[in-house]
Amino acid sequence: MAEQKSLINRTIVKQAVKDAFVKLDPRVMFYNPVMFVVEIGLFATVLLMLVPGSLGEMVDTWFNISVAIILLLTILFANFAEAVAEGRGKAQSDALKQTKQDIMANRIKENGDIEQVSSTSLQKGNIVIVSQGEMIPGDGEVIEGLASVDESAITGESAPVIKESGGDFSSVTGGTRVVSDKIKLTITSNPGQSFLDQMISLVEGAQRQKTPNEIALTTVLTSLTLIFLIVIMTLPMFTSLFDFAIGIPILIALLVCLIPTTIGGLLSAIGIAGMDRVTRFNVLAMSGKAVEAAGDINTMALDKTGTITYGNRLAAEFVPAGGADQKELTEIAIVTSLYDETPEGRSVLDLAKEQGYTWEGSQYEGADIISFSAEERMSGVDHSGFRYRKGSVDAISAYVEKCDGVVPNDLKEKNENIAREGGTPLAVSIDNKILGIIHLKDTVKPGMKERFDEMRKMGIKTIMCTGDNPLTADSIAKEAGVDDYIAEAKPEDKINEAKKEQEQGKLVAMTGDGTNDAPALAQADVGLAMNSGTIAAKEAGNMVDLDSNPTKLIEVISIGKQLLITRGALTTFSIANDVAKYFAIIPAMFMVAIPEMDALNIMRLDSPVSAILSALIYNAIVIPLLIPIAMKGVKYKPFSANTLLRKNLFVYGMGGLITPFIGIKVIDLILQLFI
Ligand SMILES: Nc1ncnc2c1ncn2[C@@H]1O[C@H](COP(=O)(O)OP(=O)(O)OP(=O)(O)O)[C@@H](O)[C@H]1O
Ligand SMILES: [K+]
Ligand SMILES: [Mg+2]
Repeated sequence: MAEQKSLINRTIVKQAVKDAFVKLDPRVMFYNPVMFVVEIGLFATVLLMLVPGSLGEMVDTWFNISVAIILLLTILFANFAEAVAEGRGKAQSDALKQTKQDIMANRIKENGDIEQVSSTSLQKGNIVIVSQGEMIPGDGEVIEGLASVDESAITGESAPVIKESGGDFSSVTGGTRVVSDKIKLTITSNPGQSFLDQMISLVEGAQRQKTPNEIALTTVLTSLTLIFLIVIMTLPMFTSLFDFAIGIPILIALLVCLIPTTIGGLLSAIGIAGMDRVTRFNVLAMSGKAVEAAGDINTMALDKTGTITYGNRLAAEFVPAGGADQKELTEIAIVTSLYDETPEGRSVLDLAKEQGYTWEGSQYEGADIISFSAEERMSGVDHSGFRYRKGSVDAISAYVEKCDGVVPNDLKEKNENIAREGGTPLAVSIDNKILGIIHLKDTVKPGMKERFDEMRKMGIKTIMCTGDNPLTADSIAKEAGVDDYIAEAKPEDKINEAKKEQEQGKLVAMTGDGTNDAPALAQADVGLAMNSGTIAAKEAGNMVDLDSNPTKLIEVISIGKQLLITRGALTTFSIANDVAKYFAIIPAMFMVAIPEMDALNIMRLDSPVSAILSALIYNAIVIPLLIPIAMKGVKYKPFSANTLLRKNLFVYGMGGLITPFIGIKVIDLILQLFI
């Protein structure tokens, strides 16, 4: 699905033409009030065509038929726009459905035996084993082992990614393939509710609901339509004062010209196309509302490890402190990591092994395991009365002091040296004695600075929220170029940061990958979870980036802004158009009855009939002409919102005022050749 298909292709157009007719069903049209009024107008003119005189006085049959045809086309054009936008999603979903074939799964029974079952019968909580070359039968969380997984079926990225238990890289997606090694996983979704199922219904638009902005705009458009309806209905009373009558088809044509059909016809296409653009960037947005919110984001909070950095914080060095020697420190560090399932913990063992250390794991069997938690920032074991710990220097210092120990004098300096380089220092202790520090290194992903500069230009403040210490945070913040940071952040600090900004009336985006990011991802207006991250993070957010690239939010924000601008621009254009049409046709219409009106007939249209038909035809064809803009969106460049608004008001407002005069005049000239 990463492959970029052309905007509109022949299959989509063919299907859309069919759908345009299917959508004529009044039960469907009802949800688009502006176009529904046009459809009622169509029914009335058809009735007049079949039973002339049924709605009062007789009218010119040819004029009546022309109006009916143009009205039908107007509705079909609008339906076509929506169908084209939907069609692009359907094409994607077909590709996804192919991925979602029935796979055989190796399920582990309670007695430990392995049974072969169909992937469709897997339930939440089942445990399966997937080996090299096999497809992963469902969404799950790795509970044992490490494997490289080819996720190209959903991400389009061909390089395999490492999935392992513990840590923030533990979630796998059904339909992807294990390319090396073997993993055991717990299934995390019931049949029909998998990530792939969700993706399919998303791109198909099955879940599409109108966003709050769309509902608000629809209400405005409906009110406008009502106002014009009243104006048009009172028109006959007014004209009777001048002793001339206007036929029903003329009134209908007038009404359709004046109500905001352009934006009414394109509104839903704009929304669908916006969602579709997001999907094309490999981001799954669970709601259109989230995409719209992205367009107005003021603040972006980011997790550090795994988001700004690659997220493999690996042990690089053991640095003794307080008179301890290297060997002593390393041996205790090993014990603290024997049962630590996080990538950090495993990297400690790897480094020790590299340095020639060997150990007998069985020696510590039955130890009490203290698993790492973001809350405590510590991990380790209790064994034979000894308490082995490693963790953030802060947490370990506090822990040791609580046990009446003292923090060595040289710890601070060594800690600062590592932190200033952007490394993460982990203090190692046994009981109340600190032996030194493990230096964990991570790398900032390339290109961050430029991307954050871009955000600044968009007027967005970036805040890094990390569980790491302030010095490390400061160093990474400088390297990555974020505006601000909060360090030693616990999960509740991350969520509070989001709340704090929201209380100031700001819209907040958050990106993260860890379980500790989940609360903040849920709180934020836009929560972009990394696909590489944990299930909890993915469920909490309202968007998932399949490529696990946090700066993707820039694209999402651009698309969101583009969506809002496109809708604004076409609304401006549509309403300006209607105003202009008013001045084009009213004088022409009254010309016959009130010769003085001739002075106002600046367009010198041929006749009242041709004036009205020209306006109506213009009104219809402007819809398909604007489909490309609705689909592609108005170009967005990082300007301030005010500059953009002014520019757009000018371009689309003035454009909307001027084009009808030209368009209607041209059509009028052409019509003269025929009538
Ligand atoms: N396996 C571990 N054992 C002990 N302490 C750890 C371990 N992993 C991390 N820590 C310590 O806990 C702190 C918080 O880690 P955590 O992964 O929760 O950070 P975070 O809040 O996700 O922030 P970020 O991901 O931005 O660094 C780390 O800075 C480190 O000092
Ligand atoms: K109109
Ligand atoms: Mg994290």
